[in-house]
Amino acid sequence: MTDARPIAADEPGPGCRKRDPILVAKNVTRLFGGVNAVDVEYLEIPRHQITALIGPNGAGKTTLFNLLTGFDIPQTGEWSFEGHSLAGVASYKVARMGMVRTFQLTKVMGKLTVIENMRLGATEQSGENLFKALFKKIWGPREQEITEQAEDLLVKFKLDAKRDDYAASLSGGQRKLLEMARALMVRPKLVMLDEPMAGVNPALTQSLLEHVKNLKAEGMTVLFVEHDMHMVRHIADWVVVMAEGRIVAEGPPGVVMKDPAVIDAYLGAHHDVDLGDAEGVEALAEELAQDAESVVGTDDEGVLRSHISEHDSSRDESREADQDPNRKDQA
Ligand SMILES: Nc1ncnc2c1ncn2[C@@H]1O[C@H](COP(=O)(O)OP(=O)(O)OP(=O)(O)O)[C@@H](O)[C@H]1O
Repeated sequence: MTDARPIAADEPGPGCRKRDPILVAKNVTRLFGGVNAVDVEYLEIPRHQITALIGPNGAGKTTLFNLLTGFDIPQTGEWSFEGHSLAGVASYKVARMGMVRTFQLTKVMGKLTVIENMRLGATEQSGENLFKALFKKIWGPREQEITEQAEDLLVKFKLDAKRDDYAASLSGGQRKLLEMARALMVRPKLVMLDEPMAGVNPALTQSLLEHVKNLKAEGMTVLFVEHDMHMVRHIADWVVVMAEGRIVAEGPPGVVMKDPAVIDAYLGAHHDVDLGDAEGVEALAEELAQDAESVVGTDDEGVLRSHISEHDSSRDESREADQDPNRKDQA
């Protein structure tokens, strides 16, 4: 499904109107103590497109995901999906309406098998009961249909060979795939992925990218949070940038990632660096390390280090996760 028409209905920029929005948020705020974690004046997510939500650590991306999907409650604001208001709607009902999400740390159930996790996806998100979900005799006629749908998805995500393995035995990357596959059990219209690449072994990176692109090819809308700028540049049609709770930039990836205000939000200083170019960012780090006035290489280096090391550390983490399949925080 290729649509070459512009995504924005007016000039691209923070809060700009889209030609065909699927999700609209207005004045959504969330305070933690004195910290304004989210302060989004206006945001529209374009239908049938892949939108990346980026921003430095602590910008409010995950909190915004939590608010929009009913996992947290804002102090103010209204937001709607397909024209239906979602304020006060429970997370499982949001999923039933066709808006699903995955988590930074996967929430697959380690002590259930892969197929049980999938079947649970159909019920958990539709508000049915866990007991019924696991005991098919009681569950009745829909069981067969759900199992077939789950098995089709497992084949698509190349997890069919793991069908009867405990989810705890999967690698970090496979758990990400399982979580994504499980989210699709409700046949969603909007899929929200929180850091799909974090903790994923490089061997699975390409496969994950393809799966995200396939979601769009199958008619779904994707909104994902990601620190991996290569992924953003590679697959996003539209990029929204958050910093300190606000939307500070929006536009096509090629434009946004060269925007000095965006680079400033990440690096804390104006530099002529393209955030989609890891070599450029690394070269900048080296240049700054030689500079006596620079904080790079000290405890105060802040966002630059987090941006550069994000990718490396997530890879290290994934290697660990892949070597230690029973790691608790992934289960
Ligand atoms: N439950 C909470 N209690 C208190 N403060 C919170 C809570 N959740 C988030 N925050 C704060 O809200 C701000 C936004 O956090 P959030 O996790 O949404 O950022 P993020 O952009 O997703 O960051 P990252 O990229 O590191 O995941 C941060 O200052 C964070 O410390």
